[in-house]
Amino acid sequence: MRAHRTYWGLRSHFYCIVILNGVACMEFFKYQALGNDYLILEPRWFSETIPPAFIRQLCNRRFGVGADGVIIGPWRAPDGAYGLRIFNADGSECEKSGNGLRLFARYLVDVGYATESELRLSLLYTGEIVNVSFLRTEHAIRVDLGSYCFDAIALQASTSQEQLRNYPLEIGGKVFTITGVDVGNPHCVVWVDSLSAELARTWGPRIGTCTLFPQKTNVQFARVLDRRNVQIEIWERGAGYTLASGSSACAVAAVAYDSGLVDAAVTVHMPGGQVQVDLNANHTLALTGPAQRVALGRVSADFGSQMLA
Ligand SMILES: N[C@@H](CCC[C@H](N)C(=O)O)C(=O)O
Repeated sequence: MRAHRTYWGLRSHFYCIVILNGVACMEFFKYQALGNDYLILEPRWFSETIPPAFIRQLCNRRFGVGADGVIIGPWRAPDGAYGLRIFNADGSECEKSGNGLRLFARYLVDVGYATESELRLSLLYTGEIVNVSFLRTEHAIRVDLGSYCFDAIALQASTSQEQLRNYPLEIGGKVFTITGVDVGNPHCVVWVDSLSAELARTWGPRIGTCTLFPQKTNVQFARVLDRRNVQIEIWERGAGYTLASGSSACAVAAVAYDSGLVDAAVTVHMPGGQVQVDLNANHTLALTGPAQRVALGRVSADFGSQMLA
């Protein structure tokens, strides 16, 4: 259906909207995991290009709906997998989101696309497939997030070193000891003695956008509580300070495990709550945590035309 496209400021990017009570609009769902919130929209609302300006406007907490990111899906993918694309609040597309994958799996079941307790999700940006299981007893969702590595090439870091382990990074007159780790998306873990949101808000963006990481990176400030618990504060690439991040939790658990600081089952404490990360000897990991539906809403045509203002 190609209806009413002229209502939209960026109309060439949308080809399917509905009219409700005379107002052109597009439906979205809002989901959250530990305060990390995503809007989920159907692919049928879009033509091939999903404009970053539209994502930015949607995610804006004052001028839009408000979210840390947007998930578009499900797309048909081979072998019965459900395809999805994940965008940060700044409009950039990202490889992976640990929380986003659990939220999307919950959405697929909530709206009736899927009935199975185990699903295969296809991350269309990279082509990676991940398995998701619903743990009915714990009301939690487990995502087998795949492998992790410490290769500087995977992080697209501008260094001749093979890895960035305990690397001294000098920024703004301070030296941070960082470890870069790729869990499907890039992360930079900084061990600190004491944590605060202020620390992440101040230094996260400086580290995450420094010249060592020309493609930018997610940044975690972390401390080990004991062999089964770590605590983190997060600055997400493309979203800024967030209350939780699944891939960030996995990144910190991977670095801590690799350094011999924790056991193979780790609880990661974040400002929004905690997740469980299980690590395997073959450098793979799984993330378990909650996912909650928040709202079903409609973005109006007025919002669309404001995008050009
Ligand atoms: N909130 C996410 C991470 C989203 C992607 C990240 N900002 C990136 O650009 O890689 C999570 O739960 O993992």
